[in-house]
Amino acid sequence: MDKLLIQGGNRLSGEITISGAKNAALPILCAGLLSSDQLHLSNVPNLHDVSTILKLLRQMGLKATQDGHFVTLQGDAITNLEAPYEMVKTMRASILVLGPLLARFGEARVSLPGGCGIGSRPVDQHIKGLQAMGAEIAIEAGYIHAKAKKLKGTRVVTDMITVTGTENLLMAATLADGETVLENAAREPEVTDLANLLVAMGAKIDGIGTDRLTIQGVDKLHGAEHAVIADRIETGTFLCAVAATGGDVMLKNTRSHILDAVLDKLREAGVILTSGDDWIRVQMAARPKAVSFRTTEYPGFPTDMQAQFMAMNSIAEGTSHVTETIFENRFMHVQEMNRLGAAIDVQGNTAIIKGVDKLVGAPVMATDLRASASLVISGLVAQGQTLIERVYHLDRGYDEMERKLSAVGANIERIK
Ligand SMILES: CC(=O)N[C@H]1[C@@H](OP(=O)(O)OP(=O)(O)OC[C@H]2O[C@@H](n3ccc(=O)[nH]c3=O)[C@H](O)[C@@H]2O)O[C@H](CO)[C@@H](O)[C@@H]1O
Ligand SMILES: C=C(OP(=O)(O)O)C(=O)O
Repeated sequence: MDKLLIQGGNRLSGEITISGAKNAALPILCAGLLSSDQLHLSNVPNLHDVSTILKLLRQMGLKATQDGHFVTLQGDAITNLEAPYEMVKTMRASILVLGPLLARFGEARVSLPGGCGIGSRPVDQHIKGLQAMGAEIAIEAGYIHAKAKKLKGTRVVTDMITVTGTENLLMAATLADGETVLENAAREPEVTDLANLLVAMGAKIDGIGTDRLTIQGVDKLHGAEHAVIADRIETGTFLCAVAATGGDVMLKNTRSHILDAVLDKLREAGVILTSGDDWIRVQMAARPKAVSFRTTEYPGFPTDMQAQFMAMNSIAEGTSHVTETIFENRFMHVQEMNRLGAAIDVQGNTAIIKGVDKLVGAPVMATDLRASASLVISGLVAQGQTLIERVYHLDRGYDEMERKLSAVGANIERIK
């Protein structure tokens, strides 16, 4: 298993190009199941999760070719309507095949994803919405068996805001009979990116970017071209790295307006940010000031940035309070950061972080994707060597992170 070895203490300076968003690419690739025509996708990030979803889609009969960050899909020979446990267990986003398969082929058999490190993460709202659209759903032997001759448009109000739930129901509704209204829809930019692709494929969607999506079903969707949006979480991760280490870095191929809550908190921490249409420059000369926040749905502060901010807060001036409201177990990085000398105490769903003068490198274990990113940031700041184990978590969602960090002066290497 690969490890990352970091010699901390370097300031970061130079340029980093941000990749396409994992959480936009995954549903967009699944949308390839909705049409027999070709989809031409660009800015698709090179990630393990992308390889996993492509493997799953190919197994279903979707033709997929990948050339760097370009992917072409064609769904004119889909024969297998099953997503097996072996694949779903490594990547929960596999649940995103459920809506498209059911809507286009009237049937799907998808393994229940089960819990994961950060929480129990049920998919009851995906199921509730599809049932409301007329699907017959049975759960047997760990699989969701779904059938519907033709899904019917209806009004769906989800109990809570769910990102992949909204995406699954949105894709299903594009081919349903009549009008579907999704209330309490997620407004994350990745949902908007998927909706824009679906419109390019001929879907009729109103309210894109709002919490009320209205979809008029059409008989079929056609081919389209689409560039995946920039990864706001990758962007935020590098911004936090510079905030913690100090330096001056230009992030290219990204946008500031999908990161408002994160940028506001960084400014509060003392970071200097400037931005243009497709770049953000981050400058940091002083020790960061501690910043408190609660994670919430978009446009609030994203749970996927909580761990990285905690790394910055661990060496900041002052004490901060970080409350996690989305997932019940997303503080697994705390124990590892404390091994590096951080002073973090967890009380319920709030972490209290007393900023310390320095961290000291040690062997640590990555437990999930963003926890891994927070340990990389901690390692970049710590004195001496930090060895991070289980970096396969990081590879799920970051495109060449160590190459990008090395290019701006970090001392980081992968040990095979
Ligand atoms: C591939 C992808 O896009 N992943 C993102 C997506 O995950 P994902 O779509 O899985 O997260 P959700 O928005 O669905 O989850 C939000 C909350 O709702 C709960 N819930 C959700 C669905 C459901 O049927 N029942 C239920 O109880 C979850 O357990 C969680 O507590 O949004 C999360 C929240 O922004 C991000 O952290 C993930 O990076
Ligand atoms: C939690 C995340 O992803 P996933 O939903 O794919 O587990 C994430 O991107 O931080």
